[in-house]
Formats: sequence, C-alpha cells, structure tokens
Amino acid sequence: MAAVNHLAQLAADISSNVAVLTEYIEANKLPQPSFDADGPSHPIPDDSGDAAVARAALIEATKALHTLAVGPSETTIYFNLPELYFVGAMGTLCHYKIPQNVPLQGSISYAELASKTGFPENLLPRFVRMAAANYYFAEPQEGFVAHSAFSKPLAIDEKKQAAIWFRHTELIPTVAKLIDMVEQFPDSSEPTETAFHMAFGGTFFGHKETHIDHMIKFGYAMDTFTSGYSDSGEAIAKAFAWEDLPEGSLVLDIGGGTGHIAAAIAEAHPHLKFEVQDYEKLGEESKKLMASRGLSDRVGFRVHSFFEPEPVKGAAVYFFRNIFHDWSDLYCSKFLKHVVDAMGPDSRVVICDIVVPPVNTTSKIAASRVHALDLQMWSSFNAKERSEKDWEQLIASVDSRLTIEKVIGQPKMRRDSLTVLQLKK
Ligand SMILES: C[S@@+](CC[C@H](N)C(=O)[O-])C[C@H]1O[C@@H](n2cnc3c(N)ncnc32)[C@H](O)[C@@H]1O
Repeated sequence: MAAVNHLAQLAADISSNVAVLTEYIEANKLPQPSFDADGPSHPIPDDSGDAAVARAALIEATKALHTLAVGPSETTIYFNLPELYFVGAMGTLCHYKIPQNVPLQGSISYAELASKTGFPENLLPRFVRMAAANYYFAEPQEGFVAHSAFSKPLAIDEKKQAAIWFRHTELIPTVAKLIDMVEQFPDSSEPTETAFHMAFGGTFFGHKETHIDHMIKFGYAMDTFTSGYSDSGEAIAKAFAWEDLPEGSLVLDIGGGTGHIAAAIAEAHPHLKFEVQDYEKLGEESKKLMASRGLSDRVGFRVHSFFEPEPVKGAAVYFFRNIFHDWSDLYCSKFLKHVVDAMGPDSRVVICDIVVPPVNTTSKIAASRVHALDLQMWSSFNAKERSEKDWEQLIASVDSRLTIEKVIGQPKMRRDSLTVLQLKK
C-alpha cells in the first residue's frame, strides 16, 4: 500500500479553502489580502460564515504543510530562533516609536529615522531587517524603510503597540522563569509564588499598581486582545437568553472592570438592570462610560471586592467574565461561595471563560492558543484554563446544591463558553 501523501493532501485542502475565500472576497468586492502598506488589516471578517470557516482551515493546513516541509530536524535546529529575536526586535522598535515615525505612504531613510527617534543609526537596519523578514516593515530600496500592511496599524494604534510591549516586556521575562517555578512551586495556589513574581518581584497586579505605565499598557493590550480574540459583549448579549429574564431583573457583572460587557448586554436588553462590581479606581471610568452610552439609569457601579460577602441577595444573574481563569481553585471557591450565599432560588451564575476542549478534538492552532493561555495563567497567577472536568470539580467543591445547568459554547460563542450554574431545588 502506498504511503499517505500528506503534502499533496494538505495542498489540496489549501486550494479548496483558497477557492472559498476568493469567491467570498470577489462577491463582496473586498480588497485582496496583501503585504503592501495599503493591504487590509483583517481581510476576512469573523462573521463571514463559510469564509471564516475556510480561513480557519486554511491557517491550519498552511501551518501543517509548512511544518512538514521544514521537517523535524530543521524545525528543532532553528527552534523558534527567528521568532524569539523577532519579538525582541519588535519590542525594541516599538519602544523607540519607529512605527509612528515611518511615513504612512512612501519611505524614510535610516539616517532620518534614526535622528527622529534616537535609535542608534548603526543598529537600526539590523532591527528593521529582522522585522521585515517577518512581514513587519519593508525596505523597498536599500537604506529606506516603509510600512507593510502588518506594521502600518502600529503607527496609529496605541493598543496594538501595547500588545507587542506586553509580549516583550512582561511575557519574555516570565517565560524565562518557568523552570524555576516548576521546581519551586509545583503545586501552589498562591499568586505570590509564580514565575511572574520571580521575574518582577511582585504579583501580576500588585506590580502594576506600583508601575502605572505597566497598568495602562496592559489595559490597552487586553483591550486589543479581547476585542479580536475573546468573545465580545455583543456576542455574549446574543448567546445567553437574557430576553427570558423577567422585566427589571438585576444582573451583576462581578469584577466587571469599567462595565463594557454589562453595557453591551444592557444596550441589547433594555428590560434589564445591571450593577458592575469592581475596585474603586474603576468607578469613575465606569460612570463616564455608562453616561456616554445613555445607560446611567440602568447600569450602576458598586465598589466591592469579591473576596468579601456578596451584598446583593437574590440577583437574577451573577455574571463573571474572564475572572475565574485568573485564580486558583482555592481562591475561586472562596468568591463562588460568597455568591452561593447570596443566590435566591431562581438566581443563576453565568461564567464566561474557556472550557478547554478534550485532547485531540480541535485544530493545532486552536489547541496551541488555549494552552498558551493556560500556561500564561499558571505562570502569572498560579491559575488555569479549566476543562469540563475541572469546572465540575471546582463547582462541586463549593456547594453540593450547585449544578451546571448548561454550557453555551460554539457556534454561539467563539473562544469562551458561558457556563450557567443554578442551585438544585
Ligand atoms: C481580567 S479583568 C476582567 C474584567 C472584565 N470582567 C472583562 O471581562 O473585561 C479582571 C477584573 O477583576 C477585577 N478584580 C480583581 N480582583 C478583584 C476583587 N478582589 N474584587 C473585585 N474585582 C476584582 C480587576 O480590577 C479587573 O477589572
């Protein structure tokens, strides 16, 4: 029997998915994906149905084909070496505001770019060429720098710059401490016993409170990350049957930050009332946000730590988005217990977080993103992304009456799921 020709199979997959995308782009008169500075920054919209599915399949197949073509030996010899220095080069270029100083059209000489930014002229080409080899910036003629479609958004979007800053400034030092953390704290639940703490001498958020520049940039990085990756407020407003809650029902957005998710749900469901609970420092921002969206009469803010007893009894929904994955089971069970003590017979807890899919059930790309997040949660907080079994164990450990009523995942949700809990009657 002839051996399976994986290369040919993958190439055929790639062709058929490219055909779907081409048809979609042409039918919708969209610009073709391109490396040029005027190329689209997100060529295939996420809500494009079959085209979005074909795009995901194309990304998976091209990665597999590339990996097979490079092969095990060369992959290991070069093991992420270019990627490592690419992250370093981009972090350094962004630190010197290179993206903002390259013109949006045309090019600039290395000499002029160096004099505008203070980047040493002798080093600048070495950093830019590392980036350009990875599609960020271009050198249309020797000695001159221009934007590509990939670098151009960084010229104007502070939040995208922060995404690169976060990888370079906080994740690289944390990743460098993984072995130390495994050796010293293999079984800890404490946010003080982490790789992040070893690298920065404080907890993930404690360090940010004393380094306000980190706090602000991390906020920006999360904004851009969650807007493109996590499920949006609009998606959450559609995925759960908020419309079935009685008129005037109260929804708490616990650890809701400024309340941007509560605001999105409130806009879609005018019969509901909301209370955002978080630290005092977010109260003013939250009030401004609600006023700007005309929601001040329906979305309030309460200064409240979820490690204190929950003051609002019998709310319709106690909602948590991206809170549990920041805490170990020890701490999650503490704040979930406070909520159980406050629940009425018809209350629900709705947890918006990842449910890690069973092994070998998703694409390698999806698995790699989830496991990167899981290790990021572990090394930053001693927390984790939870599988169905992890969620069941955590919930059962809090109160035997607490049960999972349902889990709302794909296709209504994209990355996160909504895990809905109720008290057994
Ligand atoms: C990862 S953010 C999630 C924010 C929001 N739920 C969202 O999805 O965008 C974590 C939030 O938890 C808040 N937080 C952390 N510890 C808290 C505590 N003990 N009590 C209340 N909020 C807390 C933080 O201030 C921050 O707003």
